[in-house]
Amino acid sequence: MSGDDVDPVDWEKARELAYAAGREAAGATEVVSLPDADGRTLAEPLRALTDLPAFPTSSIDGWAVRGPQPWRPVGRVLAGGVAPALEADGTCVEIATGAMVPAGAAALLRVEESTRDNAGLVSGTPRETPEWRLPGEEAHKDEELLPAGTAVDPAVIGVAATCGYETLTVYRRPRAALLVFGDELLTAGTPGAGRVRDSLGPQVPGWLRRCGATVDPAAIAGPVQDTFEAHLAAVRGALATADLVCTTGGTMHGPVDHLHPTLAELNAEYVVNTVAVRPGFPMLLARVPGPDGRPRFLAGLPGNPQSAVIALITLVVPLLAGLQGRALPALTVVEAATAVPGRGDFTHLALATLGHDGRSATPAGHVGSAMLRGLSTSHGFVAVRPGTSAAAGDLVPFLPLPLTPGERR
Ligand SMILES: Nc1nc2c(c(=O)[nH]1)N[C@H]1C(S)=C(S)[C@@H](COP(=O)(O)OP(=O)(O)OC[C@H]3O[C@@H](n4cnc5c(N)ncnc54)[C@H](O)[C@@H]3O)O[C@H]1N2
Ligand code: MOO
Repeated sequence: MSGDDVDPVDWEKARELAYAAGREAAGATEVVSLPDADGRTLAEPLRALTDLPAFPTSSIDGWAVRGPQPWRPVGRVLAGGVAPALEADGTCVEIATGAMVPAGAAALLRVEESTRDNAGLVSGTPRETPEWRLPGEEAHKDEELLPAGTAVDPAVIGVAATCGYETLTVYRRPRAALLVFGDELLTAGTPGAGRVRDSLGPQVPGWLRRCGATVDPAAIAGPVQDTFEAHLAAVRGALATADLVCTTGGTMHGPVDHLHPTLAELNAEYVVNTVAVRPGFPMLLARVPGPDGRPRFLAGLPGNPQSAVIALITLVVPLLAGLQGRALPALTVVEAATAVPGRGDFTHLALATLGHDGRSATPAGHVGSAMLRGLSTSHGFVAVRPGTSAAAGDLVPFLPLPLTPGERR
């Protein structure tokens, strides 16, 4: 296998290939408690286990009445209790919000809309609209409420609890590892004298975690020495436990770029080998047979820091979505606030900030592929497709960074 002289894959095609590779390798599931399911993905549809509500439920504090008024109170039912049936006309029971409506009740009367006479008899006019919820009003037993592939968030956990689940079957979180290549990299101190700070080791794990992967601190290594032997040993070691190994740097064919020879040695198969996108062109995704037969993945992120992030959102975000049984994150459409040039046969990913309504994108400054300054204030990338350019006011596809709500106002 050689990385030389390959045709770069169209950028949108690359996203689809990465996603399909993840989907194909998805499947490992586990059963977790409801609180632990936050952030995971449903591996099975969520179905109602009973009718919801499961019993006729009072929505008010007041009286459950039978027959014509006045009504003689014969008991009381609180939430959590089961009332005996109202057997006789002219009787009522005091009822609390959330309590089960007794059989035989014809109407519910709000306490503040009722009166009691000296003998304790209750009178009043029940409202026309029913004051209780009928079984099955929210869902019928066995009805599918959410499909497999749904991202589990606090509201989903709430619905599952309402249904009566204690656990959920979810996709296992993909385990990711990170190997940073580059002898020129410093892990502490200020840059100078030919050395730069490693800006990917500290940031890539955060992006991976935002995409649902776990990254054990012990699975982050580097700078790995710029020799073929060191690369091979590091990648082999990382693949022993990780579903996805991300590497940074060394994707080209310079004198100390050992990634492609390492992949060849491991019998890896390219899913994507270079992408027709600027920046980020030398990115790659490879499938490596695991010792247990399950495929593992290696994402080669280019060394230029912004290019590495572009490779992450182009290949790694779709791959992780596929591995977790989720949908491929969709591009949105925004209006370009100013012109964005094209890049010939390549897709141009231009860093941009979104307006407050999320509808328009303004290209950012400091966007060189070696820079991160523009990235640190942008919301994502405008995609200018091959052979096109965008004029101010044009509608253009937009790929958001996998930020958590509240990050970047
Ligand atoms: N002859 C050619 N040379 C280059 C081409 C080309 O087409 N022909 N493409 C350039 C492009 S585009 C990119 S992107 C880089 C990608 O190369 P590598 O993935 O092999 O990356 P390196 O050479 O290892 O590093 C490139 C650059 O990035 C800096 N770097 C690397 N890792 C980090 C890190 N963790 N933190 C901060 N900075 C990092 C590194 O010092 C280099 O300056 O190739 C171009 N060359
Ligand atoms: O494409 Mo490189 O990835 O421009 O920086």
